[in-house]
Amino acid sequence: MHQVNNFINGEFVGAESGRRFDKRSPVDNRVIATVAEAGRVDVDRAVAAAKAALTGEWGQLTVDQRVDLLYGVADEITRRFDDFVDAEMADTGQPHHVMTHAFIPRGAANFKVFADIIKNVPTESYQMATPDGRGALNYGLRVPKGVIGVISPWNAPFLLMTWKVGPALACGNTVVVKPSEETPLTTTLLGEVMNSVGLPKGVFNVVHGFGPDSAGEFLTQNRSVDAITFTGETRTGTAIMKAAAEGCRDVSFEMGGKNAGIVFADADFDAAVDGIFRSAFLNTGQVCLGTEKVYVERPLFERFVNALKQKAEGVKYGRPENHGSNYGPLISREHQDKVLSYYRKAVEEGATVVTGGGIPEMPAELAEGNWVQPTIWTGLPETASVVREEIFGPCCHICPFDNEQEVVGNANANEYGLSTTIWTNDLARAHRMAAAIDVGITWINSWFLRDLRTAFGGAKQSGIGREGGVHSLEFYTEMRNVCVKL
Ligand SMILES: NC(=O)c1ccc[n+]([C@@H]2O[C@H](COP(=O)([O-])OP(=O)(O)OC[C@H]3O[C@@H](n4cnc5c(N)ncnc54)[C@H](O)[C@@H]3O)[C@@H](O)[C@H]2O)c1
Ligand SMILES: N/C(=C/C=C/C=O)C(=O)O
Repeated sequence: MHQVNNFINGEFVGAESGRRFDKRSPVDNRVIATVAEAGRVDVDRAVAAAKAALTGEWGQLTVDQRVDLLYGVADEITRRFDDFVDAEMADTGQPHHVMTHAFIPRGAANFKVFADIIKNVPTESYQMATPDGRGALNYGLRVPKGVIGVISPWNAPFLLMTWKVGPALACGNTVVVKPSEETPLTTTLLGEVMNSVGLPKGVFNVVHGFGPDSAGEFLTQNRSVDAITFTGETRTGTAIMKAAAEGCRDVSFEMGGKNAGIVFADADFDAAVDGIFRSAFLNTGQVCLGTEKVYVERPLFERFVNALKQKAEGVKYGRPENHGSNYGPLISREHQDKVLSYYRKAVEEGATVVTGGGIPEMPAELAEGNWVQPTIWTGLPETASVVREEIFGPCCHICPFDNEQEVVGNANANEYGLSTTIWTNDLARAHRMAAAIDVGITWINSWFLRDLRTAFGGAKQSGIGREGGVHSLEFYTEMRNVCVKL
C-alpha cells in the first residue's frame, strides 16, 4: 500500500504518533494510500524548520538566486508533468484532459509568474523638501513576512496550493503547507521536486491531517506562523481567522461562492452554451468560480435550457486515465451525500428537473464511486436553497429574466461575491453589468480565463484580500520605509 508521509526539513517522515489515515479513490472508494496524520509535535517541528530556514542559506540568497531556484522548480514540475497528472487524477478522479489542460500546467506557471514579478517590480521612492533646503529621500524596502501557513482545499489541489507557495517563496518566505485530507498526493510530490532542485531544507514543508484538533488547527495555533493563507469554505475561514487573531496574524482568504451566469439574447448562442456548460460542470462542478445559478434573457430561455440539457446528457463518465471519459466523480462519499441532499431539496421546493437529479448507472467496477448526474433545474424562486446556497456540485438552476436591473439584483442577492460570467455582444452593457455586480472577478464572453498578473479574490463572504501579480506582494512581504536626510 502506497504510504504518504509528511515532508519536514527536507525529509519524508511519518507522524511521531504513528497515526495514519486512509486515502480513498473517488472513482471506486478503494483505499489507495495511507497518509501520516501530523500531530501537534510534528506541525511544531515543521514550523520550527521553516523559521530556522529564514536565517539560514535561504535567507542569504539574492533575489536572482531565489528566482533561479523557482524557475528550477517550475522546470522540474514540467519535466515530471505526467507524474503530477497521474497523482492528481488518483487524488481527485477528475479526467485526464482537466489535469493536462487546466490544473497541472498552472503549477509551473504559479512559480514562474511570481519569480518574474519579484525580479522586475520596483518599490517606491520619494524626494522631499526640508526646511534646511537639503531635502530627504524616502524609499520602500520589501522584506519577507516570515513563516507562511498555507491551508489548501481538495478541488484543484495542486493549482491552489502552488498559487500560494509560488508567491510566498518568491518573496523570500518559508512555508508549511497543510493540504486537504482528501488530496495529499501532489503536494507531497512537490517535496520531491524541492529536494531535486536543491531548495534549502525547511523552506517548503508539508504536514498532513484534518482541520479541527488536527494538523490544520495545530498550524494556525502555532504563534511562530507569521501569516496564514487559506482557500476553502467560508465557515472554515471563520475558524481560521479566530485562531489568527491570537498574535494578530495577517490572513489572505479565498472562500466560497454562489456565482451567476448571465446570458443575454444577443449573445453568441453556441459560445454561451459551451461557456455555461464548462462553468457549471467542469471538475464535476467542484470549482469555486463555477456557475450554479444561470439567468437567460426570456426570448432565449427555452432554446438555451434545451441546448444545455443536451450537453449535460452527453457527458462520458469513467476512470480519469480513460481518455474517452470527460466527467469524473465527486471527491468523497460525504460530498456526494451533500450534493444529493440538495438534489432532493430542489424537488421538495418544487423544481422542474430538466435533467439529472440522481446517481447514474455505472459499471460494477465503478459502482462504489462518488458519482452523481449533471443536473439542471428550472422553476424555483430566488429564495430556494439551491439558488442561494453553495452546493459545489454539477448542478445549476436556470431562470429567465427581462431586464438588466432584475438580473443584477438576482446576481447580487447572496452573501457571496466571488465571480460572474456574462454573455452578450453589447459591450457597453457588459461594462455596465461588470460595474454593477459585486464580485471579485467578472468574465465577459469567457470563463476561468486567468491572467495571473491580475487581482484575484472574493468580495463579501467569498474572501479577504487579493492575490495575483503585484497584489500578492502586499500579503507576502512587509513594506518598510527608509527616510534618509540628505
Ligand atoms: N475562492 C477560491 O479561490 C476558492 C478556490 C477553491 C475552493 N474554494 C472553496 O473551498 C471549498 C471546498 O474546499 P474544501 O471542502 O477543502 O474546504 P474546507 O474549508 O472544508 O477545507 C479547506 C482546508 O481547510 C482545512 N481546515 C478545515 N477546518 C480547519 C480548521 N478549523 N483549521 C485549519 N484548517 C482547517 C481542511 O483540512 C482543508 O485543508 C468550497 O467552499 C469552495 O468554494 C474557494
Ligand atoms: N485561485 C484560483 C482559483 C481557482 C479555483 C478553482 O476552483 C486561480 O485560478 O488562481
